[in-house]
Amino acid sequence: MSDVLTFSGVRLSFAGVKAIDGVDFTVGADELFAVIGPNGAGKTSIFNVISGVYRPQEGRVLLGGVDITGERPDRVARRGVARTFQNVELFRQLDVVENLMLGRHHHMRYGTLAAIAWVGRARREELANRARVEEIVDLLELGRWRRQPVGLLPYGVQKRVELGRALAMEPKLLLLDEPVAGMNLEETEDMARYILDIRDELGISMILVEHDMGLVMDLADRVLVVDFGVPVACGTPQEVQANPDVIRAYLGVRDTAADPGGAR
Ligand SMILES: Nc1ncnc2c1ncn2[C@@H]1O[C@H](COP(=O)(O)OP(=O)(O)OP(=O)(O)O)[C@@H](O)[C@H]1O
Repeated sequence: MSDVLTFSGVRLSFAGVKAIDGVDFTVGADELFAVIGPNGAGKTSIFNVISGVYRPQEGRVLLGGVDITGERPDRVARRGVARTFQNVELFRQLDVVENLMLGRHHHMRYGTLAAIAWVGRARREELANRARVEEIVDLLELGRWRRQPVGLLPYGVQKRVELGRALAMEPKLLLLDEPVAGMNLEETEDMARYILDIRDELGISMILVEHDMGLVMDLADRVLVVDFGVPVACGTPQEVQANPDVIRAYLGVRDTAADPGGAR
């Protein structure tokens, strides 16, 4: 089966700072691929290159074999790349269902005029979109909050709504940027279960950037370790955990920063 994403020979620098310095990896169908590394290693930059926020100076990004390097973020999203952010980005006054409906935006082919002129078709599309949203509400167990403004919901639930909005886009590839940051243990365990459900039930490929090592090692099929924009290792969780270069990259950060919490 062909790869969903090919990230090949990518280099990205900002005024001499090498954020990504020759990174290659592929993500297969249904694969949960994780990217880890110390602070400033280049993880978010990799997401920004995939989603079109940054254009790399070198290298290629292929989605399902199609070259999307340097395409604008809205076009990349329309091609099937959805993303959640480190900080929750939702419409706080809108309720859960309304926020999820916004994720259906790319699937709505009718505008206001069409809605008036072709009532039948517009209505059918609207019903189909609502049905899809309700499936996501069920999958992520959001039913009890479905009509509440998201700004009033607990943080862990807001993160789940953001995940739901990304899923509503029916992506080919889902980028998860620190999905359990700031969550308590129970919320983290819930999120881990939803991520596995998304892979196993919906068959969506995912890239996970996360500093919770327990979560990464439990969930990921493969892990890429980066440090200073350079790939250090790539393999199964067992392989990377046993790799001396990986241990050194993490311990090195602890030594220089003198801050165990700073090591990711
Ligand atoms: N827009 C930018 N302008 C200048 N430098 C940038 C920019 N974006 C990233 N960088 C630099 O590129 C390097 C990689 O940053 P990036 O945010 O990708 O790391 P990260 O691994 O996601 O870090 P963290 O774990 O702290 O989120 C850092 O040195 C950062 O300062």
